[in-house]
Amino acid sequence: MSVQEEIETLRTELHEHNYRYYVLSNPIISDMEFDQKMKALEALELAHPEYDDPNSPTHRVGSDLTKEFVKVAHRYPMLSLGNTYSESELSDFFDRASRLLNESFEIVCELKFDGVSISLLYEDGKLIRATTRGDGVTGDDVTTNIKTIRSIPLQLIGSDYPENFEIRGEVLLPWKVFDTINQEREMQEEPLFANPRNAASGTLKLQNPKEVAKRLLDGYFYYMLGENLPSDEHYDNMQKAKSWGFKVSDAIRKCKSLHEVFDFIHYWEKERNKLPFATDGIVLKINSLRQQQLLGTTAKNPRWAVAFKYQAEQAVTTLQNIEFQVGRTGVVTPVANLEPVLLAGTTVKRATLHNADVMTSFHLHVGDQVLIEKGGEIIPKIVSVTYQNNQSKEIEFIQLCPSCGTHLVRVEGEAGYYCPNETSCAPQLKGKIEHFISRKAMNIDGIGAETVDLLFQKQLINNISDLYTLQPAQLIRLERLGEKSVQNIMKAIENSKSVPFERVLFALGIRYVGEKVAKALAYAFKNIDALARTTTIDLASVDEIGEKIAQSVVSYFADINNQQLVELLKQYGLQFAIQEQTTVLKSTILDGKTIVISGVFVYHSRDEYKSLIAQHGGKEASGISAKTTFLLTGDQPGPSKVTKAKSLGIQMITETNFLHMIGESEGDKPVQTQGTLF
Ligand SMILES: NC(=O)c1ccc[n+]([C@@H]2O[C@H](COP(=O)([O-])OP(=O)(O)OC[C@H]3O[C@@H](n4cnc5c(N)ncnc54)[C@H](O)[C@@H]3O)[C@@H](O)[C@H]2O)c1
Ligand SMILES: [Zn+2]
Repeated sequence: MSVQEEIETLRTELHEHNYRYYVLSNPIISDMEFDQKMKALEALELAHPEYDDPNSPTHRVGSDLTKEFVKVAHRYPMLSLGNTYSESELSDFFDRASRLLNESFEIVCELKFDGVSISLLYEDGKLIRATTRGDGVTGDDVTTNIKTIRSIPLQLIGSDYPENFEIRGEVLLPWKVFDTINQEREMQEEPLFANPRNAASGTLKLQNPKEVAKRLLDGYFYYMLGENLPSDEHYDNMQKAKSWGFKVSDAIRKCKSLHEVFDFIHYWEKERNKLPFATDGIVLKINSLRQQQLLGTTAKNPRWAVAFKYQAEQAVTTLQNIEFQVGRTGVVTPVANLEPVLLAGTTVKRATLHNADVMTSFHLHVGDQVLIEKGGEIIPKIVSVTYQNNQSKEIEFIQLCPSCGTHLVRVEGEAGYYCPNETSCAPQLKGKIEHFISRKAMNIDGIGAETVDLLFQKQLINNISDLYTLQPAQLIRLERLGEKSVQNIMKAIENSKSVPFERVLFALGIRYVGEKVAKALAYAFKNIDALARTTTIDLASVDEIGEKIAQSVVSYFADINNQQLVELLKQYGLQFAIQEQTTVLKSTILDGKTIVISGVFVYHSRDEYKSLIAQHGGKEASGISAKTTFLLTGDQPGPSKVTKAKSLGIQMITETNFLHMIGESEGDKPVQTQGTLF
């Protein structure tokens, strides 16, 4: 390949990766690989200025512009940051600054938050616009979405803020929320987000602000711009911003020497693993704004700042064996069991191998030494084999289902193998039951994965329809279940008979029919008989339904076992047709009461609380007034609502107390902590 071809190839690749990363929020290579390619291109362009091109990815900020939003020009260009993984390059940065400034200077060290950059404009203390970085010159106007983020002030506190200024920061998705979203996506067989940054950027570009609000984004701020800023020092401006109500991290330090800078870097290399959100390095900024001006910028980066990025943490350990897990739709996933090793603050015992192709590409043997990495992703993965144990035979991907022995099959064009024995393969049956009873499906609370396992072992349930023949007397005999929980289970099963058709359809667990698809199908076909009779052609004419889904629906209903299952469920009284919006009254406990909801909830979603209020005879209202009976508060309730409630002497009730009041249970706690997957 000639040098020119090499340059062109790298440019094309980098453009493509930028697009996948910023627009699709779905990168296929690691950041480190991306940065290496970028450095390689920079080196080639430097050595061969004759092939320079102003459109090269080395000269431009990667663009996140999409066609769905209004475009807004930035007042000041929004640049990227030069980055390095090496401490000696930081010394170079320091030396260059001393040479160019030729006077003393301070460096402010901050965390490099791994989210999406955002620019906010404030006028007279009010948020007037929020814009993404876009291509650095223009960005997407995402004001409505940003306004759903509770920690971003819509009105500033105090009075010493400039009339007009811009503040920049990072929109983040906390690890906890990231885990929950991915667990939900996994259940619905939607592609998982690789890391919180991709999830945050995907969220910010959603068209429905209500959906954005549900994702519980957060925001940290790290730079102020404008004509009349309070101070010439970046550090002081950030402290001011904090006093006006912005979230500014306490992990910020003024340094006079490189020594202090390295201290900060080394300290946070370990400590950052304890933070509730992702970070990928440290940012160094010259403190004085006057000195920043003197140093200026390139087309892509300021010369007064640089990012030091931490290497993804890696470790070497021994492969003990490979386990093959069967999911509820029969898909088989190879998982590596490893000798436990400490990595990025947690003990790692397992790593995913995704599918047969990925697994066989490593040619693994029991006793191999493998290099594992935990980068932006929380699920560790195998990077390479560092020592091959040839004493042992290469581990092959299985041909028979590890649970039921059926021959596995592979769908044309897909990487995964699956067990076709839907009707009697235990992990599939159990998985289907767990899916059926889950919160977003039939919401049969009181039964968790362990109880399903127990019921299954005792042969009380073998498939989902058996749930409806369970008798309290059978349950009470099981160890671990008290009278109260048996009652709750029976009540939840009974209540599930009024769950609307679209959720029943989702609950059936038809391959590729997630929550959204189920809704689209329910509204298009109105009832299960019409859906069961339909053809792939009719199905494909429905919005959001592609050929793959259509095929899957048709083959589901062609199966006699599924036909019988649906018939049975119909007899038990489940909803198999769209209903006009009517509420089934469960009690009149809340009769005559007007309730306002505020905050973030743990046990049920806001929408579920709204329907619970209606089901118990109450009325939900959006604003507090003298008519309000009480305020149902979750975590971080809106401050204005709280103040108003207090001033009117209106009682505030927590979600647990509320659930007790109406006699509903708390169900499975949906929010789980980091690291529960592996
Ligand atoms: N894997 C891929 O395919 C792929 C593709 C494109 C880009 N990338 C990654 O993204 C990087 C480029 O992205 P980028 O231009 O957003 O740069 P960046 O993320 O490396 O650094 C710049 C950004 O850092 C953020 N930031 C966080 N904390 C900050 C702080 N305290 N002060 C100032 N800024 C702070 C800002 O949003 C700023 O825009 C690449 O280096 C690469 O690692 C990866
Ligand atoms: Zn099987």
